[in-house]
Amino acid sequence: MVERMGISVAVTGASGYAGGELLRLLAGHPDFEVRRVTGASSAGTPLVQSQPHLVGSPGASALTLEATDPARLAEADLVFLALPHGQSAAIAAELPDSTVVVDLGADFRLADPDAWASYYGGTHAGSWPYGLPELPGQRAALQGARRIAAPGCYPTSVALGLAPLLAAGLVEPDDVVVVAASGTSGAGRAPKQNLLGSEVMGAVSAYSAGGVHRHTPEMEQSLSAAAGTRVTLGFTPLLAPMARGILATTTARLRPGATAAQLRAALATAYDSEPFVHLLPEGSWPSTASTLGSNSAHVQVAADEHVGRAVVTVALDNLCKGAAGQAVQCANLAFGLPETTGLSALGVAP
Ligand SMILES: NC(=O)C1=CN([C@@H]2O[C@H](COP(=O)(O)OP(=O)(O)OC[C@H]3O[C@@H](n4cnc5c(N)ncnc54)[C@H](OP(=O)(O)O)[C@@H]3O)[C@@H](O)[C@H]2O)C=CC1
Ligand SMILES: CC(=O)N[C@@H](CCC(=O)OP(=O)(O)O)C(=O)O
Repeated sequence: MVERMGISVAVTGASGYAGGELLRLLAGHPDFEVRRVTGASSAGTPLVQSQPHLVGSPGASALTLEATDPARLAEADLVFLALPHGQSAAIAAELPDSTVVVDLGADFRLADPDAWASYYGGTHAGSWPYGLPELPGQRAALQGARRIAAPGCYPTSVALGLAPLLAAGLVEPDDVVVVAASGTSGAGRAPKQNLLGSEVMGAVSAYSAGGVHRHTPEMEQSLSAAAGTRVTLGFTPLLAPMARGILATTTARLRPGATAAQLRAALATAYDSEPFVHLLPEGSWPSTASTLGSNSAHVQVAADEHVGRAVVTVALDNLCKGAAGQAVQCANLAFGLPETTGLSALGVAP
């Protein structure tokens, strides 16, 4: 019989979208036991009132949302922070060094205080190991880590597509353009006028265009590390009429002599032994539908010889590989568990 570790877990932001997906994944995890769930306005209510998709889990059905009190969170071996930006740092500061803390928010993603000040404002809390194990050298930084900053959903999709091409020196680091569409759950659960059904249904809309989206410096940070030189990019996000999913298309100017076969080989080398990142067969292009509910990212690449650009497209589920799934993957690494524990690489279709 396999001995299970019985690691006690607290989930903050448990009434939100990322928290709800975390709890769905944790309900099937053999080593992580959710003992505490917290919210803000929802404190005092049954968890399944906010997360009715979890009613089939006896563990989840027994839980009541509590106020987010660091002293009580400190009783857990593992704490997931799924809070709005800027709320994690003060709570993390009160948790013991021995507790594994995985922050799904942005508070600890950026190393550069100036980038933080420009895009988020307020005090820069610092930076933690960046929770994207598939980036070059990053898995080792996460094994045994006690503090992990889980990446944003758009930056995950862009880094997975372009990092291997930059690392292989196949594209120029100063001519990168990203256009990525997200489902509405990416904006969280709090009501907003631009997220009303009547605004979203039947429309794809651009927003935060012109270099102002807060994920721009996060993308540049991870891509610069992969390239070994400064990468700059333009990013246009789109809101798409679907609940979940991201489809990111990144184009970059090809270095002289770079070929389609080399682009494909760079991605194949990076991902052939990865459980969650899949280079699709030639001629098959990613679709958000195929990644729904899975911790997988699907990747395809082409060389557009007409304009001399690499074109790489990535699909993933923003709540899973883009948030909660990635957070669980990183927590597995932190505890020395098999990285895939509790996670599925298979989507739901159609
Ligand atoms: N949605 C996504 O696709 C992704 C989200 N993330 C990150 O995950 C985090 C959560 O996002 P998401 O789930 O979408 O957001 P939601 O708006 O859906 O949920 C926010 C959660 O935080 C709680 N909360 C709000 N304010 C406070 C506070 N001051 N103290 C304690 N709890 C508070 C809310 O509680 P209550 O409902 O009780 O008020 C709710 O549980 C964010 O940092 C986001 O950037 C990361 C990647 C992708
Ligand atoms: C559709 C939509 O609004 N998406 C969000 C980002 C998604 C996300 O969760 O990123 P963080 O983890 O950095 O918050 C946005 O553009 O602000």
